[in-house]
Amino acid sequence: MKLLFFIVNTKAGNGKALKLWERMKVELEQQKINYRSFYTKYPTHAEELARQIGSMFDDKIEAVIAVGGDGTIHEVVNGMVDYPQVKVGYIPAGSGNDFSRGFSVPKAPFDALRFIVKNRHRKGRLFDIGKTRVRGVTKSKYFVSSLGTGFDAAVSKLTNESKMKKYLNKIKLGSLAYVGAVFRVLFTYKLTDVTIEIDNQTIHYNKVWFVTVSNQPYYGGGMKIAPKASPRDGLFDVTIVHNLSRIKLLLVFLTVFLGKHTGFKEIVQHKGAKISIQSNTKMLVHADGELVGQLPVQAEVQHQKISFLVK
Ligand SMILES: Nc1ncnc2c1ncn2[C@@H]1O[C@H](COP(=O)(O)OP(=O)(O)OP(=O)(O)O)[C@@H](O)[C@H]1O
Repeated sequence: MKLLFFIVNTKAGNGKALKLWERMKVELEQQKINYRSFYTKYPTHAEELARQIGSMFDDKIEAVIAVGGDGTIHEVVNGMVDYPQVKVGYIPAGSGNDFSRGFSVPKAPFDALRFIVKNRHRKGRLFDIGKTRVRGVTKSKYFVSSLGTGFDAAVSKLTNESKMKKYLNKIKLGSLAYVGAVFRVLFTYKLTDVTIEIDNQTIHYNKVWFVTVSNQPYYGGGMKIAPKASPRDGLFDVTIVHNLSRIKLLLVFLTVFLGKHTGFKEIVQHKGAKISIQSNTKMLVHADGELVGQLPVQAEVQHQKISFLVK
């Protein structure tokens, strides 16, 4: 008998994931579904739990399901890369949930649960992920949606360090911490020169705001940063935003949710399977919104590496 294994991020969506999961358990028990659940106790725990489940229960696993946001599916995929025969699923219960936008997961959490239950015996679909190495970190990391450096990574850092965040989360205004950080970084961020190698072609860009390497179109909570990206084509879409004023960046910010920002001449897009980014200036790097280190960074497509239980 095979089981569904759920890894629940107790902190995702400001605690929303845990509340949802309590109701989901009732539904699973009413339907007599065989499952086990595990709760995260600290950051990176979802990755450890996934790896332990993969190694201990290998032949008993129907699928491993991440319950949380983009950080949770990021960690679960990092834990499951050595078990490519195991299907991975996702229940969107975080604050952003870009994974569900780009990988055809039902948007409503209970619809996602019902989809998983109904299709649990089905074969998964193979998707690309990215493998990355950053300066000073010996172990490779994997990302499912995007990797980025510059302005957006600086915003992630400031949001996470914000003393106000905990308080704002408590009164359900956590996203204000993010907006506050965007504005603080917008007026203080120093533009940098960046050199990017895309499949052995080297390109130099001046006054760069940020570079994003996308495996799927969405990032940052619904921004359609790389409208043509596909997680099945064996290629990344690289977006470079450079040489534009702070005011024009705000304008870009308003258009990016519809994917209409690509008309601006300051936004350049390339496709490639092997990317490296470097700069003379210290620049932070995020993978799926989680800070992973600093430049230089390399990213390589791992074609059809993970089997997702998605539509
Ligand atoms: N028990 C825990 N205590 C503290 N942090 C945790 C715990 N469990 C997981 N985390 C961390 O929570 C972070 C946020 O998780 P996640 O990104 O899934 O949720 P979110 O921020 O609400 O959603 P999204 O990224 O989609 O906006 C991750 O960096 C993860 O490492």
